[in-house]
Amino acid sequence: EKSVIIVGAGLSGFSAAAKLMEKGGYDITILEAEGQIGGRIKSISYQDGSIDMGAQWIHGEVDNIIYQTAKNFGFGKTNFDTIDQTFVRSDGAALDQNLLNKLSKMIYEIVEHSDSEMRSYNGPFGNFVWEKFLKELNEDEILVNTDPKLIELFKNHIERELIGHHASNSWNDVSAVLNSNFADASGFQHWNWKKAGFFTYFNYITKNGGLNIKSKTQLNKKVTNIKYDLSSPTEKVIVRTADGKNYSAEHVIFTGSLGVLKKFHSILFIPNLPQDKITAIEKNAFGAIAKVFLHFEQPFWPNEDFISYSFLWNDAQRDEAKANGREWLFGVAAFFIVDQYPNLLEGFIGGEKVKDFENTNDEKLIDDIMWFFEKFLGKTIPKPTIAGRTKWLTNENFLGTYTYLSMEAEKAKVGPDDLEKSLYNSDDKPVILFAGEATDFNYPSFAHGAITSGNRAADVLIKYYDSLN
Ligand SMILES: Cc1cc2nc3c(=O)[nH]c(=O)nc-3n(C[C@H](O)[C@H](O)[C@H](O)COP(=O)(O)OP(=O)(O)OC[C@H]3O[C@@H](n4cnc5c(N)ncnc54)[C@H](O)[C@@H]3O)c2cc1C
Repeated sequence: EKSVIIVGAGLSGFSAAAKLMEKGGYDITILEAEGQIGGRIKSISYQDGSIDMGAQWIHGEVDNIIYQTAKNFGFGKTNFDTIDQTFVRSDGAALDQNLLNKLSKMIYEIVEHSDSEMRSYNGPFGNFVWEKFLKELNEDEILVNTDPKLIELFKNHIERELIGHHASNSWNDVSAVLNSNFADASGFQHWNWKKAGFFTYFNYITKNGGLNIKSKTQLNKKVTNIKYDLSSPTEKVIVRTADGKNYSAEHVIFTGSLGVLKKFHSILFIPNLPQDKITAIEKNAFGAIAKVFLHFEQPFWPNEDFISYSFLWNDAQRDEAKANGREWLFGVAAFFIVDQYPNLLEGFIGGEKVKDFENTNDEKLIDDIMWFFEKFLGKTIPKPTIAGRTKWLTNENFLGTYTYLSMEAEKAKVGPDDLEKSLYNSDDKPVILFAGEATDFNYPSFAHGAITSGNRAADVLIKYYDSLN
């Protein structure tokens, strides 16, 4: 049997393991730093089901491996909608909802249908979107008269929202050109697993446990270094874990996040990785978003048609929040309802404020949230309990949430393919392989990208051994 160590028990690691186990002839060991499998798929229990701390939606249908293969595993459409929102302002002032929803619609039309224009745009995504938006606004006989102050507040909101989608710190960190090259899988963008949670997909990968990948997995095994020798055709790779144990194998598939690679590559790999790989690690971008799920005994939001609150900040409340150490609230993109749970609101936080959010303790978090809603709604809301909150950025096994297509990567001419490249020994044998969402050629950042990256790493090994026969 050919020995393979897979570092990481997330979607990519499990997908690679499944493919190799189905092929047969591989001795697989999965080493996982956390105390559970799943990685950035983390469905925690809530009421009679679960909520997702990591991936939540299946984005797209055509060419989405999850949509295409796991239809029988019970996912369905959600009402999630980024356009039909309820806008509120920090001084509680009334807003023209129709107007603001029109502006949102214009922005999303631009974001979703400008690939060919973006491809030839020289500059960042944010500038592209805003320039095109202003041009369209000025060409519209009615919208051109919109109060410029409102446009300014709307700009701040929409940037926060798009930062949340990309997990960047600014919409101008994102490359327009790269963004247009990596299209979303087409079709409906917000399928989810309802109460079962995204973890359901692990049942699909393991064929409902029939493929016993769990038995190959060792938890709480943080890999501290990976020693390899590409000059030798026979030398095995030695993988050391934090508890001082050594494991050896002919091949290692590394699936830790790009955040982990950025911080630890120079300690993890002995010898250091080749310079082109290091450049790809440094120049490709990895960002963070955060979520908080709030349970309310009584919903306080308006009615059945309500989908989300979006927030326009005035200077006075901004200053007040600053003075009271509530700056993380500036990162709140929106609070959404969760279809299947009538008492739940889900908040999304993006950009630089994610770190402050993660470092705020539960008690203060609730206090800040109540202040926030009181300002924006002009009334006191009932005290919520926290049903779940994320800390992906400060967790050393992730150090963020997902990749984005950055200006830095555009300038350095690097992409997921540079992260993916395997290291071969003198006999052309793939020794160190890389998988994980950031390495996927077509759908970096997405759960379906993570899966296809794991499959691809397994294919590299399968093809190599096929070629020997
Ligand atoms: C908040 C959030 C929301 C998201 N929303 C969506 C969504 O709605 N739809 C979507 O398609 N995608 C979404 N994603 C992205 C999706 O979750 C990821 O693309 C996917 O889960 C990544 O899988 P992976 O196998 O590449 O990495 P991971 O899941 O990170 O797996 C890697 C594993 O390696 C382990 N590891 C790291 N370092 C070491 C080490 N030194 N030793 C041993 N083990 C180590 C980690 O603990 C982890 O378990 C979201 C992600 C987050 C965090």
